[in-house]
Amino acid sequence: MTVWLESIFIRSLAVLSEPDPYKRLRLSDGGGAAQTHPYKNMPGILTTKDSIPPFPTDIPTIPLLLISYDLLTRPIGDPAGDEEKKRMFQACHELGFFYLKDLPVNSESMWDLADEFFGYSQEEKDKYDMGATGNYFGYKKSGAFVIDKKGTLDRTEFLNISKDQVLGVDPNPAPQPRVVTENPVVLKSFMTGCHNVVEAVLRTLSIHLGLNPEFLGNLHRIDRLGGDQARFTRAYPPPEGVSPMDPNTMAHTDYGSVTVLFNRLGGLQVLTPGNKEWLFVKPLPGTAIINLGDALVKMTGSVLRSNQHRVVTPPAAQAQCIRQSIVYFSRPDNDVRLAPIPSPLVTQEMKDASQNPEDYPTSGEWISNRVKSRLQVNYKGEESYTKGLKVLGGIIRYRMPDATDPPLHSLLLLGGLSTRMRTPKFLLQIPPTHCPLYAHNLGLLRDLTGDRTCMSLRSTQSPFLDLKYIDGVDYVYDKPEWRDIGPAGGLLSAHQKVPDATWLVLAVDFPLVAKEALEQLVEAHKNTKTPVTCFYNHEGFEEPLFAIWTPDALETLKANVADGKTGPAFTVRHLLGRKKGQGPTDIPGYIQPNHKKWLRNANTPDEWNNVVKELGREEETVERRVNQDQTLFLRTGGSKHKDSVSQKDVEEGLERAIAG
Ligand SMILES: O=C(O)CCC(=O)C(=O)O
Ligand SMILES: [Fe+2]
Repeated sequence: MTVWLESIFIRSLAVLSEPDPYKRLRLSDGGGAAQTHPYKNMPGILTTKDSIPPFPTDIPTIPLLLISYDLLTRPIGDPAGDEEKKRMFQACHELGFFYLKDLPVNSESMWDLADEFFGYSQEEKDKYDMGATGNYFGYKKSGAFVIDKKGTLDRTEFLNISKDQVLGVDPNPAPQPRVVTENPVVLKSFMTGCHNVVEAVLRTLSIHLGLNPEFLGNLHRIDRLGGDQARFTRAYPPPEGVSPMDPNTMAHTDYGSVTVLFNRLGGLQVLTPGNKEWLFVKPLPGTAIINLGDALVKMTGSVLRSNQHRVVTPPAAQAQCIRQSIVYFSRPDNDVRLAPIPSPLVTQEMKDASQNPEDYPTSGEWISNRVKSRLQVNYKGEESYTKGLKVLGGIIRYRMPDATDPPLHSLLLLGGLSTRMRTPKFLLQIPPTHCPLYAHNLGLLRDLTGDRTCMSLRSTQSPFLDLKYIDGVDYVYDKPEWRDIGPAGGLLSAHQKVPDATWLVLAVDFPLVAKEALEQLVEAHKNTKTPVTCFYNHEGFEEPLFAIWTPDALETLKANVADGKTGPAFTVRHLLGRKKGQGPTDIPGYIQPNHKKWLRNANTPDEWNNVVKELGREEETVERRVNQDQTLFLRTGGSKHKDSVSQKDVEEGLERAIAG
């Protein structure tokens, strides 16, 4: 072993065997690192505004939008201001992170307060420990949080200072460290400045969510009890054996609404939504980094995004520095329930969610639970950690409705011969209106797609249709080349008729389908942008005949049909990349219906009777229906008494019926 290797080896051993992490850090300091900070025995370099080593120019960073507070706060109608608001909303929808300049906040003195606080003895700081009950104000020492399911400890200490404490809103103030009691002016100025930023952001969001401009701001009142807080954070360079890319803080989304973050050193990383790469956020002097938290995600059904981020050792020359940050976290007032807000953009899924406010946690409960789940003292192994850690943001994401989306067409498939039902399904009468099933489903489609509504049928079916139901509805017969391939023939014939159209396809035999089902599908399609968007049933099977098919998807279907793969389900799986044996959950394009009944099929008289019962009209059975109206029954000479009829019987029956 060379002398060089040996000395490193011996030093590492000494480092690793030292139980105190702070001493370990000092040992690992190698004796060479500058100790320019005023506090004794502290590893790493304490920087000031003017002594920050440069952020490297050769590493990839995330190109956040730079938004101007001045422009943002111009009155509605000011062209530059309106444009800035639009850019900010887009950033909040797509990433949930942006830079903000022209700030109305003085953060300079806060860095000095942070230096002062972290310079206190450990014993002094521990007096203000935030405890384990879900309280989120006070001091958290390094290692009090668990950052992954294995139980790894975090490496950041912080002090959270309550807005309500500083501004005198809290009727029961808690004891505070000297740095807080002695600096009310600095803290008040910082907090009110940051709250102004939060209000400007919330106002812009409210406007773009189609709400009263003050809607969200009214849920975040500076004079109401809430979880708003200023935070000083500090992390030391990593001890030996810890890689600079091992996070100091866990990958997380913020809990609250709007976070105003001041960084001088690098280290903050954001997980990019598309390619899931961690990219550094480069600190820009004179700006704050603004990011959204989960409360806004919950209240908007993910129209707004809270993106995952984490903190690692600052890059390159900054790695030896003590990393501090100054933050202001805003949350909805404690008594606000995190229920969907009445914005037209809030997704249908959220609108279908419970209307009872009691079903949603209050902001206060939500934050408290999230904090508890992160504490090391509450860590009970991998499984419970993962369960307790319901990270909401950054997972679900919806695309905004796009004004340039071409209008949707819809196609009702009247279906083939319903041999097992003994009467054509499309003619079954649906209580309570007793209109035939095709008319009922056509009505739902027409409400959605107007004169872009079409039926796929056979010529033998048309005489049974009642003009009053189909007036103005287009129709398409299967092209000869696709006549015998089942429903794919209907889809391809419609595609050939209007090649540019995206079709919402619905088979006639979903008797319990509702308007909300179509809306859920449309909304999902707008957001996933997959070539086909398809419900799956409770057994996990796709329903390709209750789906949205784009022209591209129909071209693929055409090619597959030419290849002998005539089942539309095959093409759906092919297009959405569903492998054999794989469940549909989490595959974009596969949609679980909000109500199971929407996908109920009826293939036999018994199944139909059950549907009828479900609709509350027990007497409206198939037998009665059949006996009542012989023109709708397949007059097959005695087949009434059989359990089933052959395909030939049905064809003949239909022909006889048409003939008179
Ligand atoms: O220190 C930073 O740059 C970010 C800290 C952070 O993400 C947080 O405290 O939530
Ligand atoms: Fe954060």
